Amino acid sequence: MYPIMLNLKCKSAVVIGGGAVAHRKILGLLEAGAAIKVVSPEAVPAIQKMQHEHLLKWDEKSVEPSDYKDAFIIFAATDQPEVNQQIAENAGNHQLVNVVDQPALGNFSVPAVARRGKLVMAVSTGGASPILAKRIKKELLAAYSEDYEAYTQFLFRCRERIKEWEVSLDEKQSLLHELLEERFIHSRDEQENFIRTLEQKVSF
Ligand SMILES: C[C@@]1(CC(=O)O)c2cc3[nH]c(cc4nc(cc5[nH]c(cc(n2)[C@H]1CCC(=O)O)[C@@](C)(CC(=O)O)[C@@H]5CCC(=O)O)C(CC(=O)O)=C4CCC(=O)O)c(CCC(=O)O)c3CC(=O)O
Ligand SMILES: NC(=O)C1=CN([C@@H]2O[C@H](COP(=O)(O)OP(=O)(O)OC[C@H]3O[C@@H](n4cnc5c(N)ncnc54)[C@H](O)[C@@H]3O)[C@@H](O)[C@H]2O)C=CC1
Repeated sequence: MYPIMLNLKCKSAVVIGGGAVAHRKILGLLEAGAAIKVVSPEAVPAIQKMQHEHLLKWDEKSVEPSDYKDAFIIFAATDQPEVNQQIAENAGNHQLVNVVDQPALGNFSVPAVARRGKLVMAVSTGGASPILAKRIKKELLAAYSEDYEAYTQFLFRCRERIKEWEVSLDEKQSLLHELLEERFIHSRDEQENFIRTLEQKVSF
């Protein structure tokens, strides 16, 4: 398995099935900004609510191949193994397909994800134990506090500045390492002071 971070902004995502599992996959897709279509004769209230809020489009019907032929990414999340299998078989080779009950039929699986701003920690157990993945996700959230949201934003801003600064690579490297000092992680004051100093340096 090859882990990557996918940019799904405005990409067509088709979720087939409207149960709890489909709902969980949809939450991740919403966070990624995908254009979501759900195809299912029934859907849990949370999905119906998302449709009312125009967060997704719900086609209230049984699935047919034409529903997903143009999708960038497909989730076969019905409770019917044969239906999920058919979806995997009909999907094109170039399409990303997740099959929730028979993972080997698809070409990717979904990790448990712990997010702290730009820091994204994804945990997969290769199908050995999704519950273990969920537990490790919680441990990561405890180890990397909410402070990392502002901290990663700070790191991003600094790195953008440092990249465009016309100094030697060594100097850039040393600054990038300095940013990892403990004092920056939890203190907005330390972060802001550093940015001020950096801006003065860069503008000269
Ligand atoms: C292969 C994979 C394919 C995929 O879905 O992409 C897959 C497959 C299956 N899951 C099953 C069951 C459960 N899955 C969960 C939970 C999660 N499952 C997720 C991912 C994955 N699940 C992929 C591998 C990830 C990895 O290897 O680590 C998570 C991490 C991500 C997400 O779904 O968003 C999310 C936690 C997210 C979070 O909370 O953070 C729970 C627990 C719960 O619901 O609380 C249970 C019940 C307990 C149990 O059975 O272990 C079954 C049996 C179904 C049945 O019995 O009929 C199958 C089918 C099979 O294994 O063959
Ligand atoms: N990968 C994972 O993380 C997990 C996977 N599972 C598996 O996922 C499957 C789905 O679980 P739930 O969401 O809890 O089931 P559910 O029964 O709540 O939902 C199934 C949905 O599929 C829809 N559906 C049925 N036939 C359809 C068709 N022909 N076309 C379109 N939609 C159709 C139903 O209307 C319903 O909305 C289970 O069978 C289970 O094996 C279960 C837990 C976790």
